[in-house]
Amino acid sequence: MDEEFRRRLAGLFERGAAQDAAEPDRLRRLRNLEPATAELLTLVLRIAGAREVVEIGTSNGYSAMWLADAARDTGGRVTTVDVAEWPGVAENLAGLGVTRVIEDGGAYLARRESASVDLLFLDAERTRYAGWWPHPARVLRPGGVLAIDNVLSHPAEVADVLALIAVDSAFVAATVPVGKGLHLGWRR
Ligand SMILES: C[S@@+](CC[C@H](N)C(=O)[O-])C[C@H]1O[C@@H](n2cnc3c(N)ncnc32)[C@H](O)[C@@H]1O
Repeated sequence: MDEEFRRRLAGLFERGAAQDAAEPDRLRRLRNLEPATAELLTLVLRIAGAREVVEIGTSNGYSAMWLADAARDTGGRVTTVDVAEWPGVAENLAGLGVTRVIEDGGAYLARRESASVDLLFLDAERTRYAGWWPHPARVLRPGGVLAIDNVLSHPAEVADVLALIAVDSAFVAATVPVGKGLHLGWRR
């Protein structure tokens, strides 16, 4: 990552955190990914050689910027899905080759072709993920990666989806205690 892009990300994260601290309504907060989690997630993307990358939960595009930068190293492309168009997202993602989709994440995954995704990052409404099953598993190609954030900060909200992953013999998975807790699953 070049230094100018790193500085841009740092500034965006700082402004987002300040904005969120002043916003009482959780659903109106940007809730950007912790930088340490973004570092790990994008390293996993690179190690996996992920080319087809899908994110559910765009917000203002902060984490998609990280993903897009990493996907340049793998010759990949990023699609990010959100139910809403957030202020600043178009500007933040301009020129990065990211495809934005305004749709419910579950509906998007349900219509996505099987085994067509190399890395799927879930960072939306956590209580919804289990209801999206089996599509998060179905859309991943063998060798693909499922990543879910906030599993240590909100364990009750992700308990159902983590239980589904735990009993699914198609996955080898573990939680990494970085940021708010990143659950990583490798799809057989
Ligand atoms: C935690 S924020 C995403 C933060 C973003 N990944 C980042 O790090 O910059 C959660 C986002 O999920 C979106 N969202 C909520 N429910 C959703 C759903 N059913 N499908 C897709 N996106 C959803 C919200 O609009 C919000 O932008």
